[in-house]
Amino acid sequence: MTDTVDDVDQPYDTDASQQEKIESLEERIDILDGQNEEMRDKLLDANAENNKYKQKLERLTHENKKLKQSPLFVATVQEMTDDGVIIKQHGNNQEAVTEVTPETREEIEPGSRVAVNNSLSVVTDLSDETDVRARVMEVEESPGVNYEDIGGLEEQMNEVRETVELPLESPEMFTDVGIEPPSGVLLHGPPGTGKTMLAKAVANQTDATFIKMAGSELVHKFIGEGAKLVRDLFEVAREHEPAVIFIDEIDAIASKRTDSKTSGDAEVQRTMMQLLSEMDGFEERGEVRIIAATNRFDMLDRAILRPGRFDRLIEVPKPNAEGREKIFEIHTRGMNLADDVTFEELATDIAEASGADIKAICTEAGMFAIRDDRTEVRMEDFHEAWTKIDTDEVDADVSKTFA
Ligand SMILES: Nc1ncnc2c1ncn2[C@@H]1O[C@H](COP(=O)(O)OP(=O)(O)OP(=O)(O)O)[C@@H](O)[C@H]1O
Repeated sequence: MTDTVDDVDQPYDTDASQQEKIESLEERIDILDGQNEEMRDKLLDANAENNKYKQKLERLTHENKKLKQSPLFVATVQEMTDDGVIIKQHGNNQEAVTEVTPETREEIEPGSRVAVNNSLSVVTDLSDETDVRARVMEVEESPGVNYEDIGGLEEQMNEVRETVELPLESPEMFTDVGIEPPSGVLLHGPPGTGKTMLAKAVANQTDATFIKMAGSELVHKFIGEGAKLVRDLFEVAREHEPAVIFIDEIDAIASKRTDSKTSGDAEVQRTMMQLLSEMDGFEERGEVRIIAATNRFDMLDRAILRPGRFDRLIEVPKPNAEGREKIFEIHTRGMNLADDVTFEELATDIAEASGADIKAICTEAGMFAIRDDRTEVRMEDFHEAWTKIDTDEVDADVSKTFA
């Protein structure tokens, strides 16, 4: 409600003369002006202070963002004391006393998984994140791949069956003869040639759980956790016996030591050491078999190939003409083919294609038929598909070269 003249405390007596009233009012105005000036100064000071805090906030937010962006390490909270928090880093198992903000302190407790920065300050609580194991491991109870789905790899298939399937299905044969079954199998060869398929098929055949982990993810996505995840991998396998562990792109964790001493290399080394020690303890592992795959056999550290580790090396090359014919047959099983399609001719015409290429050619050939409003796939569709896929691959390679 607005004050009326009657409500306001007048600075003069009611019986004062007009002149006296004016003078008193002028005096009051002076005082109010002075007060106003004072308030304005205070407001300016407050604004300046406010700006200072705003800048500080911006700086801290920026710093916070930077801290979160730079690679973080994973640790587990051991104990919470008044002076700080005792954490144990994953990977190197080193303990440290570190600081946390009051907000983070509220969120964590002994046993929490936390992310720490370079100076080991706790940056965030990881407990709420989806279980890393689930994100890094692909576990399939019965992968839907059969030996009949694989073309042109009879020799490789026989070797895998002998080294992985036989010890899982008839372990007594090995005990009777008195030999240890081969511990690990390493499949090596160009991309898309069926290495993963072989591992899946053998797991399916033996009713084993298929557990896949990609070496590159261990190294690039789960920094600081590689060694622990390798331990977890073998633990999960033991929980799911019989199991086939498939480590794809093993070169990412088991490549030749480089001279550089960066922490990244040290981390990769730790992951590899953990893998070696898990493999060396293989006898007690029971019904768990290991299959690893690489496209870069030349890069592998020889330590991984010592007897008792991956002692069966199986090359999985690109298919020859006969293999390509078989793979075309497999991937066109459900397709409506025109009479002019002959696998033999396709296999000869489409040289250099891998199994994965052939699968892509078949799908693309089907697409050409659909675009042409046909339900039957003709020979020309396969040729056009190969030209398209081959060109796409070349383009991708070129853009990789220029990237
Ligand atoms: N020999 C093959 N017989 C039938 N299909 C094949 C064969 N090789 C590859 N394929 C097809 O290509 C796809 C990819 O193959 P797969 O993942 O087994 O290759 P990979 O050798 O493990 O490749 P990468 O090294 O890139 O991981 C398969 O799902 C399958 O459809």
